[in-house]
Order: sequence, then C-alpha cells, then structure tokens
Amino acid sequence: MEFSEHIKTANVENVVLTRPFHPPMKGTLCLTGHHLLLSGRDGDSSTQLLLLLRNIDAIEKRNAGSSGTITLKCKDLCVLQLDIPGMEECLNIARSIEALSSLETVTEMYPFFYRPPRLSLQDQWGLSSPEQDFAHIEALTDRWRLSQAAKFRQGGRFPVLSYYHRENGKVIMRSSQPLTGANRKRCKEDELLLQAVIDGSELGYIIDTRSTQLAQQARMTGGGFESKSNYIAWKRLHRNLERGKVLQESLIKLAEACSDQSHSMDRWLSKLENSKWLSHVNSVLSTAGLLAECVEREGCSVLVHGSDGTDTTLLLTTLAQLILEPHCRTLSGFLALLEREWVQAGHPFQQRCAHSAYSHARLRQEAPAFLLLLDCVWQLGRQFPLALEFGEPLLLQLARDAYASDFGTFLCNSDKERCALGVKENTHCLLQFLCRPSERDRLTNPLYQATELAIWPSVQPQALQLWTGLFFRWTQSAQCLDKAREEICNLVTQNQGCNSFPGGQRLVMLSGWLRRGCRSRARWYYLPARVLSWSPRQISRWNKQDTTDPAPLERPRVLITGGLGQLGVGLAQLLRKQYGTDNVILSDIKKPPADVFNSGPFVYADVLDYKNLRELVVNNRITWLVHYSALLSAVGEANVALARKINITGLHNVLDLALENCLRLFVPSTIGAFGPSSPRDPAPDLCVQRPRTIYGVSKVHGELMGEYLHHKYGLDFRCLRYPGIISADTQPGGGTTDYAVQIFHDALSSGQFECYLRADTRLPMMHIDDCHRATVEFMQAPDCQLSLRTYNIAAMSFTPEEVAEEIRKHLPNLRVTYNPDFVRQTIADSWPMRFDDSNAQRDWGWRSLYSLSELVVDMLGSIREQRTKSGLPVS
Ligand SMILES: NC(=O)c1ccc[n+]([C@@H]2O[C@H](COP(=O)([O-])OP(=O)(O)OC[C@H]3O[C@@H](n4cnc5c(N)ncnc54)[C@H](O)[C@@H]3O)[C@@H](O)[C@H]2O)c1
Ligand SMILES: C[C@@H](O)[C@H](N)C(=O)O
Repeated sequence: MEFSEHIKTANVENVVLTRPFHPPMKGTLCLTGHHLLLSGRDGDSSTQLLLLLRNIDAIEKRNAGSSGTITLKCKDLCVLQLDIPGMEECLNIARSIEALSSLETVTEMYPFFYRPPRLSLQDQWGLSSPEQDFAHIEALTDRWRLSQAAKFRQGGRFPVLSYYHRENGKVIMRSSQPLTGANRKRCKEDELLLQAVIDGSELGYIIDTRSTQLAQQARMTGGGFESKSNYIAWKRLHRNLERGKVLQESLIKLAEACSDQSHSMDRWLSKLENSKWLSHVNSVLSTAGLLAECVEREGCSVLVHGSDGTDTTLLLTTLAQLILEPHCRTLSGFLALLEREWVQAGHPFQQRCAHSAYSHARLRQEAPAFLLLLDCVWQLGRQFPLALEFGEPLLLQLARDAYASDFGTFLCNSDKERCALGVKENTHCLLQFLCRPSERDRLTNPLYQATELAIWPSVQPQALQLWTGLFFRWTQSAQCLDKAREEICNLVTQNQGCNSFPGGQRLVMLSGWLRRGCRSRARWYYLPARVLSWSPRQISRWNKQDTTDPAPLERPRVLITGGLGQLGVGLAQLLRKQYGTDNVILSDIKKPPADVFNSGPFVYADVLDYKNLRELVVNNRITWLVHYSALLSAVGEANVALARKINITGLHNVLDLALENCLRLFVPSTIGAFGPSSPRDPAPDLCVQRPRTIYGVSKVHGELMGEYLHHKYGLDFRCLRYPGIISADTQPGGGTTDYAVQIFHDALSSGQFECYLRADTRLPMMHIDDCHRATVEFMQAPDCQLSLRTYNIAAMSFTPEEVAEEIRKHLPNLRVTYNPDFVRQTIADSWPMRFDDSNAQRDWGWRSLYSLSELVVDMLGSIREQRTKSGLPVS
C-alpha cells in the first residue's frame, strides 16, 4: 500500500497547535508519509513544527460543532493538541495518523528515506568490533562445541564474553537460560565451556536475574538454571529484576503521575511510590554493583543471565562495565558499549519500544528496559558529576530515538533481522552520527575528568532521584538546563584561563564548589537547580545564602574508627553536642565501657574488614569519617607487622570507602611524621619527612595518599598533625609522649614519677580540648579556605623537667627520676621540638587556648576530682 492511500486529507488551513512552553500557533497542517508539519506565524516570524509520526503513541479525538480537536500523546512523553476546523478533515487527519504512526513494515519506516546532506550511506556502521577488542584473549572457538552449547541455551545464546578485566584477567559473560527442562537435562559442551573460563581452583558466580522460584518454574516450560552438581565451580546468585509487563506498567504509572500537575504533595508521593519506577532503578543498580564487585573485589568471573538474555542481562552487563571501565565512560566508549551490549547483543528494540507510556493498545512485548538503563546511567552521572564524558542531552536523545528515530540503529529485534532487511546498507547509524565532532560539543559533559577508579553507585534511598530531565521534560521548562550548561561551560573556560591552580585541581575545585556551594568565595557559582541535579530540598537549602547556622539538613553523619582510644570518646562528645547524639557513631574493636556505651551509638568495626565498614557507611548514611584507629609510635615499634596492617591497610580501606561514598575524611597525622633530617625547631608544614618508625612511615604514607587522591579525584581529605595529646579522662594508647599524662596521675597518687625520657627532651604538646576543637573547626572549614590538606597544629612545647616544675607549683613534693628507655628516647630525639602552625592560623583561623600553666591546673583539678570520686587517696 502506498503512503498516499492512507492520506485522505493532506492539508488543512487554520489549524491551531497548543504545546508546552509555546503560545498557541495557527497555521497550515500538512501530512506526509512520515511527518506531520505545521507551518504558521508567531508574531513577525514564521514557525514550524515537524513531528515524526512514529513518535505518536496515542491519538485522542474530540468533536465540538463543526470542528474537532486531536490530542497527540507522543512516545517521548510530549502532549500536543491540534484544533482542526472541519469535522471531516479532523477525522481524516486522525485516521491517517493512526495508520502511518504504526507502520509495521520495517523498510517503509522513515530511516529508509532519511537522507541528510552531510551523511553518506557509505559511512561505516559499527563502532565496536568484539573480535578486535578481545583479540588478545584466548577464545574458545571450537565450532562444534559452541553449536552444541548454543542448542542448550534459549534462542541459541550460549555464554559469550562481555567484559575482560585487564588487571585480574576475570571476565563477565552473558547468555540466556540453559534449557534443562523438567527432566534436568544437561549439556557437556555447555559445562565445558564454562569450565574453560575458570581454572579448576577458582570459583565463578552466575547471577540469575530471576528469583529462585521463577527460575525453578521456568523448568516447567523447558528453561531452567545451572545445577550445583553439574557446574561445581559456579555459585548461583538469584536477584529478582522485574521485566516485561511489570516494567511497562511501572512506566505508564510514572508518566501518568508526572503529567498531572494538579496533584497534592501526598497524592504525588503516593503515585510516585506506586509506580515503583525508582525501586526498579534501585534493584538494577544494586545488582550491577554486585556484579562489578564480584569481578573487581572478589576477583571472580561471572556469568549473567535471566531467561532470554536480552533485557535484564544487558542492563547488568552494561552498567557493570560503566562502573568498572574508564573507557566506557567516554562518549565514544559508551556508544560502542551500547552498540555491543544492546544493538549487537539482540535487545528486541522494535518489540520493546513499539509503544511508550500513553498507548491504549493492548500490551504485547513492550518494556522500557533500555529507558531503565538510561535512567541508571543518569543516576551514575548525577552521583559522579565528573566521571562521565557525556551528559544528559545524550541520554535524552537516546531515550527519544529508541522509540522513534530518523536513524536505523534501533530498528528490528536483532542484528540478524537488520542484516536480512538491509538496514545497515539503507539507513544511517545513530551511534556513529553521535560520535561526529559536530555533535560532541552538544553531548559532552564540560566537567568531565577521566578517572581510572571504579565508580560505585550509591543505592541509599536518598541517593536515587527521579530523572526530572526525562519525566518532567514537557511539563517543566528545560530552559534552565540549557542556561546552566552554558554557564558551566563558561566557568570551565574561565577556570582554564586561570593559572593559579594546576589543570586537574581547577576542575576538582570547580566541582567542589558546585557540589558543596562554598559560601565564602563562590556566590556567583550558585547555578540553577538542574545544573547539579540536586533535589529541590537541597536547592532551597543552598539558596539560603545568608544564614550562618547550619540547617538541620547540613548535619553530617559521622563515623569514628578506633573511637575507644585516648581521643575518640571526647571528640564524639563534642560532635554530638553540635550535630546530635545519633548523628555521631563511635566504633572500635574493643568492648566499650558502660558509660560510653550508654552515651550514644557504638558499633563494632575492624578497619581491616572492608565489607563491614562499607555496610556501616552505607546503612548509616555516613558523610564524615574520622579515622582514629592506629597503633601508636612505641607499640608500633614493638609490633611492626601489625602496625603496618592497621595503619596502612586499614587506611587504604578507609580511603577507598571515602572515595566511593564521597565522604569528608579526617585522618590525623603526628609530630612522628618527621624524622632526624627534618627541621626540628620549628618543623614547618612542608619539609623533608624521613621518619624512622613504622608509625611515622605509615603516617607520611597516609598524608601522601590522601593528598594524591584529593588532587586526582577530588577526595575531601583533611589531615592535622597532632602534637602529643594530654588528657585527664582517657589513657594514652602506647606512644612516646604518654609520660606527659602519666606524670599527673603519679604526682597525685604517689608524689613520685619515673620518666622514660631524658629530662631535657623537648616535644610539642597539646591539651585534649584544644585538639578536639581544632579537629571540629578544621572539619567545618569551607573547602575553599584550605590551601593545604595536611596542617601542623601547635599549642605548647615542653620538656619533662619543665612540666614537672610547673606541677611542683601545686605539688611541691613531686619527685621525678629519669630512666631513659632506649627505644622511646631514640624516637623522641628524632621528632621536632616545636611545630610551626602558621598556615593553619592563617587559612582557617586556628588558635590554641591552653598554655602549659593552664594545662597543669586543669589536669591536676580533673584527676584530683576523679580520684576523690573513686575514693582514692590524693597526695
Ligand atoms: N594521642 C596522641 O597523642 C596522638 C598524637 C598524634 C596523633 N594521634 C593520632 O590520633 C589517632 C587516635 O589516637 P589515640 O591516641 O586515640 O590512639 P589510641 O591508641 O588510644 O586508640 C587507637 C584505637 O584504635 C583501635 N584499633 C586498633 N586496631 C583496630 C582495628 N583493626 N580496627 C579498629 N580499631 C582498631 C584500638 O582499639 C584503639 O582503641 C591515631 O591515629 C593517632 O596516630 C594521636
Ligand atoms: C605523638 C603521637 O603521635 C603519639 N602520642 C605518640 O607518641 O606516638
């Protein structure tokens, strides 16, 4: 049938178009085989609407007198209204649109007629070549075996390589379900194929995207799963991801909720929840995270499948690669990934995208799996604003083109069908087109900064948000999105012209400003809401630029590791006063004393147990991490291996966690980070650091790692070098400066003290209250005030003799003897005598409050009080 046979009325004058964000437009409507064209005048200028008929999902007609109204509900969620004079014309137009928008014959579709000026059909289809990409990998190419395995898998989809982890050599494979059926059939070739992937000693995972129950039910219809007995080295994990009708209905409900602006808040929230769309996003991202974790963290190969291997399977393999593989986060890498994992892998686009959210037609095989993927990618981009080279415009274009396109990429249900119908010879490839230099500017993320690290998505409830750019695109103006993008581009350009920061740091700072809204310097950096994709709640908070009180939403959620040592409990007390008891969690591997346990949240956490730490951070929505666990100088020297483990391995765990979860991380360093070749009186922030203890070496390592990750990836790392800390309520944990606490206890109990350091050993010291105040003030300091990431802080400096002399002003009978311990004396002799903390004073206003005499008064008073309360004698 010719197109013209569908068109009874080709032109109608005086049609009025009403569409979002435009005044009504009157003009001439013209219908062609693939388009609806409306030309009219808007004031002095002529305007046009050109609508691809395939984009129309549903048509609603209404007659009123001699004219009619047609409402066109599009697959990209836009809704248009046409008021057409003449009832017959209106009916003819509606009938034509109905017929032409649902053409079934692929070769009649618009991509077969689309011939833009600068594109040639000779341009190659195909961005990715799996043969080349994986050429270095030994492949199993025994055709007979493969054909046998293919017969055993639904649709012939035997396990194929999807991703190869270059560092650990592990792989992600995808397939369809095995056809074991009710008789539990097996296939030796399939088993051998999987066995060939892992050598005998290893374990592999199979992630089945169906629940155990669904997988078992599948046996009744000839499908099934890999049994433990036949696939010995493979461990099956079932994760129930929704598909098909359930997903389609979820999209329909969401679109319905979003299109009605009259909802009250309660109704909107309940409709949003009812749609379950964000739950699907959550399940997919969590399972993709699990898949990536199996490969990267557990070092295991994984096979992914559900039933057909063409929907949920592809969602997971695509997202896991985005999480793990930096190249997939570039524009061309991402498009190649889509081509490999969706177009070539056989996602049935034509069936899945036949209708979108508005159609009244009976559902057949529609399901928005690809849209769900784009939403998950958008969530990743929102959580890691620097990590993806492409931005939201690309995702929006892909979302639209998957349903209706000028290009042939998403036609048909498999590559085989595309080849049979000559799609590649007779249509243009969208993915290829999007890679052209002319498109790059529009599609790239101006903030992009490549990172080699995996980008682990957060799936905390607050971390996932509705993709307003897609779902509210036609009900809320997107103008601010374009303006914001333009503004970001300008900022980036301006920043590139500014020579005061090294290249990478400029962007990191910019992104830091953008994300945190630094108040002191960056007023003009406040950008329209959509730029940063913040939730409206956050936006209104940042708009209150003039308030100085931290709004409740700004309250950090703090986790303190090693919190039962000398410093943790007091810091928790101070933080709890400011941010609320429940917002500060103490943790350690020791059992807490009753008073500590009863004073606020406490959990067990071993810094060597990464998974447990991660769980704590995720489950408790931690935003600040104070890392206090360590073995101190003297204890560390007595147990070097353990010190290395706790101080270095533990630190790496914490750094990884902080990066993944965008935490503000505080790691204390020490006077022990200096050595005999450092300037000693005073030691500045930046100088030679060659410590001679494992404690010092691990602390320098911590300073450098934190600073490196800050400069490279924007980690909000903060470090203070503490002097020896003096406290009355808590005992020091085995350091070189411990004598300066013990002397007060002994002075009050026996009046005698034996010091393990020489009388003239001068070291920097500080009252614990000053130490805690410095830590909190430093953590609260705006990013833009910090010119360094590691600062010295100082208060006083004394020798054992000087402190004894000061105590004698209150306890004249104190007798001190000196019996230097070789190890601790050597350590102390290698440390600075005084600290220069002028940078901390200048940058964030640090000042100590306690002098030596005030410290002595306070220590003696507090310890005396403790002893009296406990009924102990006081000398
Ligand atoms: N106290 C000082 O004078 C001083 C001076 C400079 C720097 N610092 C630094 O401040 C931090 C806190 O010091 P502190 O004096 O409270 O130390 P501390 O030795 O008193 O306490 C350390 C805590 O870490 C815990 N811990 C040990 N192994 C652990 C593990 N595997 N997982 C979790 N926790 C573990 C211990 O149980 C202990 O409670 C340390 O990093 C230290 O290097 C302290
Ligand atoms: C100085 C500090 O790091 C700790 N008190 C120690 O002596 O080890």
